[in-house]
Amino acid sequence: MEEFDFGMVGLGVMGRNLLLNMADHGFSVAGLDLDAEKAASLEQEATEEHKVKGTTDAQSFVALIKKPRAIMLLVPAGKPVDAVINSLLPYLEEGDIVVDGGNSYFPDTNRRVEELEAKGIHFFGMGISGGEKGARFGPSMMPGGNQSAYERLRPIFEAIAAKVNGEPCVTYLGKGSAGNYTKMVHNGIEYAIMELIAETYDLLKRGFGVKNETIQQLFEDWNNSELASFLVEITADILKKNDEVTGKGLLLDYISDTARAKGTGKWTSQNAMDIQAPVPSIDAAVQMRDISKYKEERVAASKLLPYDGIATDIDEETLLKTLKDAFYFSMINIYAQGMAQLYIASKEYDYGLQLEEVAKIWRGGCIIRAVCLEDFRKAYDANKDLPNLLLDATLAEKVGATQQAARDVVKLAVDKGVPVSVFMTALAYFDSYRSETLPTNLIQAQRDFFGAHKYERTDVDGIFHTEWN
Ligand SMILES: NC(=O)C1=CN([C@@H]2O[C@H](COP(=O)(O)OP(=O)(O)OC[C@H]3O[C@@H](n4cnc5c(N)ncnc54)[C@H](OP(=O)(O)O)[C@@H]3O)[C@@H](O)[C@H]2O)C=CC1
Ligand SMILES: O=C(CO)[C@H](O)[C@H](O)COP(=O)(O)O
Repeated sequence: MEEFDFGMVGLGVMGRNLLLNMADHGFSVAGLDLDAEKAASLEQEATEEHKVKGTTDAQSFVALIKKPRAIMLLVPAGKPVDAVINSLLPYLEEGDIVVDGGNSYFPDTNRRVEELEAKGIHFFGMGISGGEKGARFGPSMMPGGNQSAYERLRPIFEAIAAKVNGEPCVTYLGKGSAGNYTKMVHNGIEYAIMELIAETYDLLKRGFGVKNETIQQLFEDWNNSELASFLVEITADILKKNDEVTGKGLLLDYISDTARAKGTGKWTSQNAMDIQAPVPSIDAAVQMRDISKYKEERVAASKLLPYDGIATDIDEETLLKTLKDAFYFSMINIYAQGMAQLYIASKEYDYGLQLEEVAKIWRGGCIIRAVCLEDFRKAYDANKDLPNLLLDATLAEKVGATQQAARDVVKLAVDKGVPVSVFMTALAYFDSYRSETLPTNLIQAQRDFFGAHKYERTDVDGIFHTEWN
């Protein structure tokens, strides 16, 4: 019987494309999906050089894979992952490797590692980023967990990964659920940068009446500057796409303003709170998607609570230049929050993450790829134990030089009544982080006043309580 190098369960957007990417690189691949049409269309999409087979039956699928087997799951996170594992288990053997390539919640990965290792099956989570095109032509991949299992599959993953300066955008990241955790934070950063771009667009369009064409050109120009990044690039493309249904204007102007989410941004925020890693801009981006869902209430409130904004005397050229600097400032602050969360999580969960490696594999293939990732890589190369990017002298200088623009943009948005939660939180994060003193002495005093929670003094060691009245 013909045997295949690699098996994929879930032939949707990611699974199908990743499998074809492997086939492009000479690996023979078999795919399993419950949907017979998807299994058949995989074979139809393959070229003559590809060695590809699609099936809908778990037992015959497992039998198709060379031993010890390598099987990846790219099915929706949560119950489907457990369902697939349970459907494969009766046919798997000791030494087989199962990789979860989806956006699984990291505690689920820890549980699955334990359950499967007890049966002699190696299981590891590997976050994958790049969307449909990335999966097909070169994603960024974030594996963690069982390192020897990863090493066995390394040649396949390195072959299919995006390359930057010839280096593959995949590397072993760390123990346990390190891979899924890193992908989760990647998505948290993704949420915040997307919201930052949306706020830029909103401030220009709604606040200042700037035309779609000018905004399109702005993002195109930014993509040829230090702001160059995948999300800026696709925004410039989105602002060029005409509506084919009406034949009038941009498609964007017809799209509903209620955003959906699958959960990774929320998990990033929730876990950041658990481990006391402040990520206010990611929190704000999650909250803005949530606020967007209350469409009917927003429409009612827009009538009850009008605000026309006040006139500002800024000319368009200065506005665009100020926004560019403010965007740079905010973007660096967003990455700083996400990377600091990884730094803290690595200690909390004993992942052993090397942040230089994370920055390195995010330079290409993934949704948050951006030229600034190379600056981050250099920062972590210079200091392997850097707790926050804002403490890197080179980045601090660049962020310091653009802070005034961020302050100006926030003031302009306030004057216009346009919400810019991510610009605001990025600035507040910066101002809090660079504050030698914060008013938390008052919080301590209040806690002791009402709850006898005690406090520390700045001049004498020890824990104190005061009878305040
Ligand atoms: N789309 C993207 O840009 C990215 C997605 N991801 C993550 O990758 C994972 C997969 O996403 P995506 O490819 O977009 O999802 P899709 O919904 O496009 O594909 C999932 C596939 O899994 C199949 N499936 C579900 N349950 C089973 C099962 N028990 N046995 C076999 N097949 C099954 C589905 O079949 P059916 O439709 O018939 O139910 C479907 O074909 C998710 O965790 C997602 O969050 C990660 C990075 C980017
Ligand atoms: O992982 C991804 C990109 O990196 C997926 O596209 C994910 O679905 C994005 O999250 P959401 O659906 O919540 O916007």
